[in-house]
Amino acid sequence: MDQLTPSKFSPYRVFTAAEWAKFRADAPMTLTEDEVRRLRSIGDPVDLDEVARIYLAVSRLLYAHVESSQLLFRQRQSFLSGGATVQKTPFIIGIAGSVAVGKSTTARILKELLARWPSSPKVDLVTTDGFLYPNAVLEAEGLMQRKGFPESYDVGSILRFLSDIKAGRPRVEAPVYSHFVYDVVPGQRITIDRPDILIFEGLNVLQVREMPKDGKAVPFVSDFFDHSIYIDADEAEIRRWYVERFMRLRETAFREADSFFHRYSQIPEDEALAIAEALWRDINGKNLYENILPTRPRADLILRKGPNHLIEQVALRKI
Ligand SMILES: Nc1ncnc2c1ncn2[C@@H]1O[C@H](COP(=O)(O)OP(=O)(O)O)[C@@H](O)[C@H]1O
Ligand SMILES: CC(C)(COP(=O)(O)O)[C@@H](O)C(=O)NCCC(=O)O
Repeated sequence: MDQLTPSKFSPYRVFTAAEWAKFRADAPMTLTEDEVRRLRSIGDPVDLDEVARIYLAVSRLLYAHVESSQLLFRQRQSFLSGGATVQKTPFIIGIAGSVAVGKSTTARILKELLARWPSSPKVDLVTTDGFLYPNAVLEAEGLMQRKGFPESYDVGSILRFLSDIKAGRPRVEAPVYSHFVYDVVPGQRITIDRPDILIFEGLNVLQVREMPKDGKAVPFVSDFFDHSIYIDADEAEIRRWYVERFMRLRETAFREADSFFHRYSQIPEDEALAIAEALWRDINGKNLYENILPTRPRADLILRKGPNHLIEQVALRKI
């Protein structure tokens, strides 16, 4: 996984974290250290300094994009004046990246920062794991070792969900996944009711498929995005974060008898370590190389982390 190398002919401008930090300009800090601690996932050291260095500038950039899309919306409304009223639609931000790279933490921090803009927009967050097929279906199809791969998701449901959101429909429902039971939770739904901004986060959000041969028009998930972010790091680091998280979960969540991975808290440490490494090698690392990393060049913004989980480089697509 290459470093992001600045080049005259690259579609991106690449910044060091210190250069990027300056784009915060006068954006005020609206989070407290305690809030950041509550927003971060297990093992992620992100703190207020990192929010100040990286995320305030990202939030400011997104603000500019949301404002210009609202302006375009008003211009289109006046262009169409006399016609039907145009429904205002949510601004959708896609967040992609490997398992264990820290997408959830980034998504939760951005959600809070965006919601604290002076206009107090309504910001919602949905993760794609809810759209995985339930384990019963994956088992029947022989896909339990393919969780997170493109064929393990109900992409039709994702497209219907995003299409309803973009159409401005009220009370759109999305299914919910539990890492604890390692399955979609039957009957549980999250309701998304006309937000100003929706953050849609998951491994697969920038993936494309083969064009259908029958001429039917089927969009890609990312066709619904107004902006997209890819969280990047060296595979060796992400593997380490995955394995460390697994070993830490053994001491916490896996201890609970109802946890899907409970058995891994009952075996010797070296056996558990070998299982975590195999899960990475056979599922998540493979998926990263085959299906996730190839989508990186489709992102508008790439946040690249260094070994300590902190962002070292930022690449912004040239307009
Ligand atoms: N087996 C697990 N048990 C409990 N929580 C988990 C487990 N695996 C992942 N998580 C949590 O689920 C969230 C999503 O994890 P993941 O899909 O690896 O993406 P990322 O690390 O990029 O956010 C994280 O907050 C992580 O801490
Ligand atoms: C649930 C996931 C596929 C991530 O889904 P996402 O929210 O990115 O759509 C992943 O966390 C996972 O469980 N992978 C399967 C292999 C493993 O147990 O790590």
